[in-house]
Amino acid sequence: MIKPIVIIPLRSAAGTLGRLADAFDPRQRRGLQRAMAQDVVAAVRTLRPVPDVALVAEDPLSARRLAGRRGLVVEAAPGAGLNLHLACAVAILGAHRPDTAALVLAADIPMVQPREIVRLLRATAEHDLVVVPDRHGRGTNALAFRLARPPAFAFGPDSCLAHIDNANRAGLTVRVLELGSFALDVDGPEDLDLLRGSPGAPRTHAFLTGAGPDDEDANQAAE
Ligand SMILES: Nc1nc2c(ncn2[C@@H]2O[C@H](COP(=O)(O)OP(=O)(O)OP(=O)(O)O)[C@@H](O)[C@H]2O)c(=O)[nH]1
Ligand SMILES: O=C(O)[C@H](O)COP(=O)(O)O
Repeated sequence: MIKPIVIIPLRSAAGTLGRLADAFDPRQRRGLQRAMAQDVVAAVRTLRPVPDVALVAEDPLSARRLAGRRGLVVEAAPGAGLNLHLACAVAILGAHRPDTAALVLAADIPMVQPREIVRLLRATAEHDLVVVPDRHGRGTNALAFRLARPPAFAFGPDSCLAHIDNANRAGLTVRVLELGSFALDVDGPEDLDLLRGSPGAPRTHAFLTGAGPDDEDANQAAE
């Protein structure tokens, strides 16, 4: 099997987690973003063979520390938007390995479990596009496809339906795959309450209880 690649977009620390601005100051929001992304990267790196990891980041310096020695960082022009960032990154990453299976995972799904990442990967063998919805069934928390046949990215309101519609229009076969550990993306305070009461996400829990590192130099945990 060709080694898959996991693509994780990361908004700038200044722009991210805006819906938590009442609860967390900018430094805390940055720490939370990093802790969640570390949990996602760590889950990916328990797979065998270990997939390649590419962070598509508005802040490449910070992402480089998160990616560690083995990770790729694709620099994303600040403000261009998630869909354009992903389309450009996929074009770059796919140029030399079109047959590679690619997973796009949101960085704010820290409960993600390795065995469900494997399920998602397996589904790429049978469908051109696999869409993993959020717990409301409206947003998209992960996508899986081959680099040679990427979907039209449609993150934003009702993106689950938009990804399905775009795939149908492009003649791609598409499957919606509900995966419990992917369902909770952290947008607002109610998501954090759910996360606090749930297992998994060790680095995020440590951060939320004040036991985790919240500065950039202390986070090679996912290496
Ligand atoms: N590279 C990149 N990543 C993004 C961008 N917007 C969001 N992301 C990432 O996409 C994932 C989902 O983001 P959202 O749920 O929209 O959250 P957010 O943008 O961090 O924060 P708010 O929408 O303000 O709550 C997270 O991994 C973000 O870091 C963007 O413009 N560029
Ligand atoms: O579907 C999307 O665009 C992403 O999951 C982000 O959506 P949200 O931030 O509204 O959950």
